[in-house]
Amino acid sequence: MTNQDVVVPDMGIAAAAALPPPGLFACRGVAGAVSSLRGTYGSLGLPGGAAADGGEFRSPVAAAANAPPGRTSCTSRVVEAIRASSPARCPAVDEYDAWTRKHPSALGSFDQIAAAAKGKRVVMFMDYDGTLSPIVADPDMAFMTPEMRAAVRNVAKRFPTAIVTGRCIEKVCSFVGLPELYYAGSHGMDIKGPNSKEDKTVLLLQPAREFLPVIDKAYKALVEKTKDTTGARVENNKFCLSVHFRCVDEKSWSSLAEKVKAVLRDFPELELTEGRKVVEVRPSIMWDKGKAVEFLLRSLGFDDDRTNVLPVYIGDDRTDEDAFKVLRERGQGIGILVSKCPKETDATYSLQDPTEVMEFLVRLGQWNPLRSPSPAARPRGRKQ
Ligand SMILES: O=P(O)(O)OC[C@H]1O[C@H](O[C@H]2O[C@H](CO)[C@@H](O)[C@H](O)[C@H]2O)[C@H](O)[C@@H](O)[C@@H]1O
Repeated sequence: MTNQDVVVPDMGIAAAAALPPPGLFACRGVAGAVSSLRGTYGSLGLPGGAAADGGEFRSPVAAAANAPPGRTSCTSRVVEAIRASSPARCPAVDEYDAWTRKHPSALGSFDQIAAAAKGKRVVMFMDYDGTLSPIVADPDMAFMTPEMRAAVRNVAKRFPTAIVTGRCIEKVCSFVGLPELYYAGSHGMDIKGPNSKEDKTVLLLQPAREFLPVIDKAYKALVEKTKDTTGARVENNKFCLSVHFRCVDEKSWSSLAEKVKAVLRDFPELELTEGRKVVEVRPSIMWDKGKAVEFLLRSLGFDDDRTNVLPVYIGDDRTDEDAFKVLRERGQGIGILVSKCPKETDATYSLQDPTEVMEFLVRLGQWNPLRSPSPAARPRGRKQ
């Protein structure tokens, strides 16, 4: 995603993080660090001190009052949301077929997508877990296959490519192993760009930096509180925390959710969202994967003429809906939900699993805009 207009300072993440907060995002309690962007902070369009569309601190009360569906207040809703994000059984085939009429296969619709991309700058955004890697019981073992890596690498050779994930940046970088990509870790709260030898360009945005000490305290408190719940696990994703339910007996989900909420009562500046058998604890700032996508598009210079740019976002989870929604609201780009089960989504298209994601990426990597239509896609029914 190198764009010469964009960034600049020869500044690594560690160096930038060590800088005093520039006050850019010092709006009602939040400070953040931004480096890059044509050498100034101005191109973000942020009026002095107030983040136009990111980093705004929401007081706990305001956060609760305005809580969108993913931001939860009641224990049973937490449990329901986790269950809905990772259903144990999928409904009947005809229900799935009806859903795919609303959200057709991105593979079956490849020619349509290719036609929409013709003459445009495609910018790729991909989630990691459940999209590039299969969902597994142990979060430390969620590796992507070498074939998937090759497919992502090929796509990134042709199109600016970013990974947008709930994972901390260090972890996802080690899993993906492609330094040429952009990474937005911690649900977009930690954004960096490629760091090559020739071009030490690093783009950095950490709108929740002031929360690090609180996150650290909350991590310790959650580990302590959940230590007696068999199978529970707390993952430190730097700017947010994941409490994993996957290996916990479903009968104990409510009590685990209650423990998490009890800890959170001591941290009013943090809030909960849910994902696939996971509860995410994150700073109460108005920042999410959708904001990260907007930030990248804007700061990399792909926002000037929206008619010439086609962002494509592939993701599988509730937190990816923020990005799908942004694309839908902009009336620009294509959202692709990875799911074997019908789900309420703002994505336009669907793919069933990471294997289909790989197939799609392979085709995209081979796509020749001068030769269309592309080779016929195989017919699709739900995999059993
Ligand atoms: O935004 P993502 O890249 O999708 O990250 C979201 C969370 O993904 C991971 O958890 C999920 O995948 C695990 C490994 O397959 C699985 O065990 C877990 O049940 C899933 O929720 C990751 O471990 C979390 O930290 C991320 O926040």
